[in-house]
Amino acid sequence: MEPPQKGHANLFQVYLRLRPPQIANLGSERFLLVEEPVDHDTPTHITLNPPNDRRRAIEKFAFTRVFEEDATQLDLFQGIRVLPLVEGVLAPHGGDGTDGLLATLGVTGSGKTHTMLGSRSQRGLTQLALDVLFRSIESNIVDCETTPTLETSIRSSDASEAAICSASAFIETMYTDFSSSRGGSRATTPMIVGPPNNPDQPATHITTPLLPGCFPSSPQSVRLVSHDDDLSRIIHLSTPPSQKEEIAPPTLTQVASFKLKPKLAGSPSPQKHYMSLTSAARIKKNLTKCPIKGDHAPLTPRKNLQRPSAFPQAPDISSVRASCDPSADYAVVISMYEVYNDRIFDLLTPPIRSNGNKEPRRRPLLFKSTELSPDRKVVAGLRKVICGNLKDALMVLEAGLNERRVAGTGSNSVSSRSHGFFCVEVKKRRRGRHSSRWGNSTLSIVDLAGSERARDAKTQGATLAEAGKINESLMYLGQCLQMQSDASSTTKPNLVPFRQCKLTELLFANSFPTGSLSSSTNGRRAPQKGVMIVTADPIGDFNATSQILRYSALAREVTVPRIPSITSTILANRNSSGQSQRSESSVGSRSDTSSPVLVHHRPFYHPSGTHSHTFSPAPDTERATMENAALEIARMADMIDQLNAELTQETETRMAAEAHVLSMEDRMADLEQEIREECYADFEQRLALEMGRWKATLSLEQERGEEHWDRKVEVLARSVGVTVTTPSSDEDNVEDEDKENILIESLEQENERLRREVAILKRELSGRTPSKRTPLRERGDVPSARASSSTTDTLGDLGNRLEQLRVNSGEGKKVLKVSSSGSPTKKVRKLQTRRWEGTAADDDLM
Ligand SMILES: Nc1ncnc2c1ncn2[C@@H]1O[C@H](COP(=O)(O)OP(=O)(O)OP(=O)(O)O)[C@@H](O)[C@H]1O
Repeated sequence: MEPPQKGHANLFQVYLRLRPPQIANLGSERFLLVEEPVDHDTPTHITLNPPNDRRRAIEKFAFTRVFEEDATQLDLFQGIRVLPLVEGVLAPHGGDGTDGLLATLGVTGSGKTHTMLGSRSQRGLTQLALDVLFRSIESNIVDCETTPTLETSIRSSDASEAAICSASAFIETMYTDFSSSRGGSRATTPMIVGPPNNPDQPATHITTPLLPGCFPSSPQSVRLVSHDDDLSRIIHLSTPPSQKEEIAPPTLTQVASFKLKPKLAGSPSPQKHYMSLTSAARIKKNLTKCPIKGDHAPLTPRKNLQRPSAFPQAPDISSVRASCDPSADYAVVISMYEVYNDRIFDLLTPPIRSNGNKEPRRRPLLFKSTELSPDRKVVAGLRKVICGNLKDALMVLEAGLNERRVAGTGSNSVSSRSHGFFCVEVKKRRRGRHSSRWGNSTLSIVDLAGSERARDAKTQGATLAEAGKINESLMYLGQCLQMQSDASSTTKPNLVPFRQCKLTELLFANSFPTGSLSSSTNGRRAPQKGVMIVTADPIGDFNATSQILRYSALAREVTVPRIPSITSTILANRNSSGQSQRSESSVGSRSDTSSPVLVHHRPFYHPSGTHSHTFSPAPDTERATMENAALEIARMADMIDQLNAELTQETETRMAAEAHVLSMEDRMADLEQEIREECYADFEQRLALEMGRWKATLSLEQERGEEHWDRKVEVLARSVGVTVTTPSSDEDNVEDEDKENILIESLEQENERLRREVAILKRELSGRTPSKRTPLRERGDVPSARASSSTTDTLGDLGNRLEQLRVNSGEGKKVLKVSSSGSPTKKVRKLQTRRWEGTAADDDLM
């Protein structure tokens, strides 16, 4: 197998890092061996020997470089050439930079997060890359403090519809200050280790173990961040855990027992994992205690975090600097997001509470083309923070990690449940040209979630569904990586099936040159430089490790060992005529001594699914028969291997699909709940609006009605000649009443007289024959029809008046009084009714 070519056509340089043995696996057989470099001074090949099964193929893999267990973070930083990646984004020779992508891939617990983010005592590649970046541009960097217009100018040139803010504003909202006085918005210098500013905050000093069971001779400061409401604090540790209880003040007992107890099962090292310090880790840990199907870890609302007083400083790279463009101004903008269940979530935007829902939620973001970036997809709507120095960038990183989803599983006590993206955008423009647009190139650092087997990880419910999604996305990533072994495919994005899921889209979208003119650069963008670090445990899970290595390695070779017993069986069948004894002995001896059969190189999965081996016609000689038989066996063994691998993959795909269904069901339930809440809120709002409108209309109508009745009463009162007056005094009242009584009496007498006359006339009329009957209107003693009608009117009026006066004399006053303020409807109606009754009676008389 040829050693991998450095440079050139592959989309990713692929490095392999082996992790030191975990205590739990110390007795296990080592299946991964690093081959001695022949021409190269650094190892590039490894061999996988299947444990406990001598019949399985031995596989050999080639990588750009292999880092053995003793490799330090600094070795990694130098060996995988982070410096050229940083220089790529800085574009020291002018023009636009080249995007860089640094990602880790591996089985759960193999050391991905450790490599990228480090531990409490050692910085990871992320911190080292940031350190070298900021140091390299320190004389050319502009930040919001020195250039107030920076925020606006960056916002106007940003193509991703991002919410851009300064680091000071972001840190101010995310962190509480140590000092209760909250003197300023700036954090204390993180690289300086010291006691907390606030003397009220207790601190203890305990040494950080560097390796299991080892403690450095000189005290080394590390930080522990607890987000318990009452215990939020940062502790400086400077004694071994064995002594910590004697030194820790009683108030810290809770903190110490939570943070410092070395955990052997599932947590191989007493070193606390970087991610274990986050609140999300704690939530997930709680979740794994009672994982029920469909359970979701509630996201905590963003609380103010405690400002860390110190960050690890080792390894020291203060002498390392990348070249930058001296004629350019630089600005650094940081964003962080995670891909969880195939959806993108911002890690720098606090979760929001939806209407009526107590659980805070994040809104998934879109990976799409925008107006300012029509030919390139970007994650739209992220929060981006402009950082002027390393300290600010580390604080932003810390805040984002606090939101990252992690959980304790059977394979890793602090397992990443999402693919984390940390993006450092380096903006560049010509020095002093404040009006020119910012050029943009990005260094993305990706900590992928690890593949895991549900059986080993002992996951259930939501954590199992997450694992299914993780495995599914890693399977797609594997397919894409396999395609890169074919050098011709690298410039043809269509041949790399990277659009199958969000993860591969995000990782590969910039791997190919853009086809059209870029709106921001007026030129073709160079494809990104990709570096993939594959992490593996040489005594961990063989099947999971070999699967990852198969699709990530740059080259592969399979050697199938000879198996005498099977060969002899075939030969025995073939030479059934008594030659079997001779054949068997010769085969046995040859098989044992001959070299293994080389089966094939990459790609492992042949597109057609088969491997063609041409055999020459079987010669008569035993030797030729044996060779053919051995080849046949090798082919069949290879096929079995391949089928086994396919079966494993299919099984995992099925599990992933099942998990996907579960997570979709959960999502549907969530969506339904959200929609219900929205509908409910909407309905409530509309109801309130309608009620308001209805009440307004009702009161208007009431007012109108009252006015209307008031007017009617007024007209009525005027028509009967009653003046609505308010009696001025009791004397006046008495006087008025006397007058009214006299008037009533005279009117009653008049009325009586008229009735009598009418009765007489009626009698006269009824005594006459109809023919002799003279019409009343012709009679001299009877008033004319007109007079009659006027009499009727007069009678009606009189009755009416009488009634009105009666009313006036008694409760009438009250009615009229009421009429000025309220509605005397009933009374007035009564008056009218009486009047009509009276008229009707009169009509009857007629
Ligand atoms: N090279 C190493 N040196 C020392 N400790 C290591 C190394 N690699 C990993 N570890 C330790 O092993 C444990 C698991 O590592 P880590 O969390 O980085 O795994 P991971 O691959 O990120 O897992 P997951 O995919 O589940 O998130 C941690 O406690 C870490 O400190």
